[in-house]
Parts: sequence; C-alpha cells; structure tokens
Amino acid sequence: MAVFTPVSLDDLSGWITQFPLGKALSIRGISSGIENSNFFINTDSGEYVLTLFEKLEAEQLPFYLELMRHLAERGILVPAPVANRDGKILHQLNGKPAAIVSKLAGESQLAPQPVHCAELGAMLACMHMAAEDFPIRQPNLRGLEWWLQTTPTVLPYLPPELQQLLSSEVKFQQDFAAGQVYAELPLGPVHADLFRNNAMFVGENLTGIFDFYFAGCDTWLFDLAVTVNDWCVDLDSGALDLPRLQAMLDAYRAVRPFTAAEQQAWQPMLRAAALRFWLSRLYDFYMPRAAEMLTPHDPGHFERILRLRISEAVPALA
Ligand SMILES: Nc1ncnc2c1ncn2[C@@H]1O[C@H](COP(=O)(O)OP(=O)(O)O)[C@@H](O)[C@H]1O
Ligand SMILES: N[C@@H](CCOP(=O)(O)O)C(=O)O
Repeated sequence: MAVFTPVSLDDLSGWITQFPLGKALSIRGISSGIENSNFFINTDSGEYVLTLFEKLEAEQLPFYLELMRHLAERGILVPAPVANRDGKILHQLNGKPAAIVSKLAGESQLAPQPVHCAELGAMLACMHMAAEDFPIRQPNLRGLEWWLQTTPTVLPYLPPELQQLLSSEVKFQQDFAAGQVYAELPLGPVHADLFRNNAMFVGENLTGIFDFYFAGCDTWLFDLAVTVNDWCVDLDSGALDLPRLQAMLDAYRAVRPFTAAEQQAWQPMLRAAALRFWLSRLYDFYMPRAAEMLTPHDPGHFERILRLRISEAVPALA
C-alpha cells in the first residue's frame, strides 16, 4: 500500500502528451505514502513523481503546488512541479487532482547525525526567507483553530489524566497565542510537517525536502519546533539530543538570526509542535478514516515529547 487510485502505463501515455516530457516509459506505485497515491514515472526526459491527491480539496492544492514552484525557482531544494504546455501545474487524472514533480535524488536519513541536522536547519531558514514574498495566503490548517475544534472530539476517548493534560495544554497555547510575544513572531508560509521521512539525502548532502501538503502560513518558529521535535530527539524517550539540536539551531541561525520574541517563545513553541502531532495522532487513532489501511502512528510518542517539553527546560535559542 498505498496506491489508492491505480494508474496504468496506458492511462499515463495519453495524459502525459500535454507535458514537454516525451513519451511515458514506465510507471511504478510508491508504497510508503499515506495521504496520496504516488508513482515514480520514467519518461524520455527522465524520472519524475506523479501524485494523485486523494483527500486534499482542489481549492487548497494551488497553494501547495505554487509554493513548491516559487521555492524551486528561488533555488530551494524542493520538487519542482512540471507545467504542461499551457503553464498549468494542477491537472486531473483518473478522476483525481494530479501533478507531476521532479524526483529528488537519494533517500531519507532516518537516523540523522548532527551533520544532517545542520543541512536541514540551513535549508529551513533559506526556505522561510524565500517564501516571504509568496503571494498566496492559506492558514496552517492544523493550527490553533483545528486544535480547538478537534480537542472536544477526542477528549471522551481519553482517561482523566490525559484529558487534563490535553485540555490544559490547549488552554496554555490559546493564552500564549493571544499574548504580545506571539504577536511579534515572524511568520509566512511554512512546511509544518518536516519529519525525517520528508527529506532526502545523498550521503551527508541534503538533496531536498518534500511533502508540502500540510504547509500553510504560520510562525517560522513553529516550523523549526516541529522539525526539532522529530530530527533532534531520541525516538525512544522523546528527549532532545543536544548535539543534533545545537547543529540544527546553529545552522538555522547562521542564515537567519533569531529575534528576541523567538528566543522567549522557544519552549512554548516546542510544546505547541508536540501538541499538534499528539492531537492529530489521537484523532487518527480514535477516528480512523474508512479507507485507512495503515497502522496509525503512535500518539504516545508525542504525549511523551509534550510532557518533557513542559517539564524540562530546553536549551536557549540565543
Ligand atoms: N519528489 C520526490 N522525489 C523523490 N521521492 C519522492 C518524492 N515525492 C515522494 N517521494 C517518495 O514517495 C514517498 C511517499 O511520499 P509522501 O509525499 O510522503 O506521501 P504521502 O503524502 O502520501 O505520505 C516518500 O517517502 C518518497 O520515498
Ligand atoms: N508526520 C506526521 C504524519 C504525516 O505523514 P506524512 O507521511 O504525510 O509526513 C506524524 O508523524 O504524525
């Protein structure tokens, strides 16, 4: 799994003539995705990734695809959407919205070292700055508003102690987001799901970051906190790994120094980033979609991370 909508070489062959890619030579479903149907395709002009969007609304897609085009044009290492002869990058195939993007070389680094974290930190800062003038605005659809909406849905499934943790953290985040420090945080389009499985490396060199389908406008610090909570932690305990953390923060800061408000907001933001994924994993666990064929991600992992970010001081950003 997971190809939800099959595409044959025949289907592809007629459809691909609108792109300047030559003939389609082969198509192979990618098994590891969970949101969309993805395929590696070979054409006369090289290898690409074809995505059929299974859940995202057609009106949300231009934000993601145009953002990737905008970033790629500015030298950020992201898959570049391929335009057809009319310049369009969003299409329809087998009844689903579809796009072709360039294929990144390499593979995901699932056991990152400080050197990988540094590569990623620098690219993240460059991406934030390159996206600043992106003209389309779409909120982070998994932001505070979604947390407030989703919490009452999952609360009844939780034991009292977890109900208390979830409710009090959402309240903490709501108050924090209403305050002066939060109001001063720089923001713009962010990736918002930059986990280890969403970047590619050849050896120690980052070749690109992908899967922009949770992207939206949010604070840059939230994006960094999401990234740190996955790349710079011990996966068993959720504890921060200081050499990886330092490498990522130093590399980010070298491109874009942190503001005073960001330095003050760092720990609350690491909590927010943990809450975001605890909540989405709780939601997917208790409210699996009908077509869901995968084992849901473990919510307990982000519950542990959240507890640690609340109880333990984190190294300062400065
Ligand atoms: N542009 C790309 N270049 C190379 N590999 C890609 C690219 N896009 C997706 N993949 C591969 O497809 C897999 C699933 O893609 P992903 O975007 O994570 O799917 P989903 O959003 O459905 O979870 C990735 O783990 C990666 O191996
Ligand atoms: N990173 C999220 C799940 C999103 O899945 P992706 O494969 O689309 O990145 C999590 O770990 O909960």
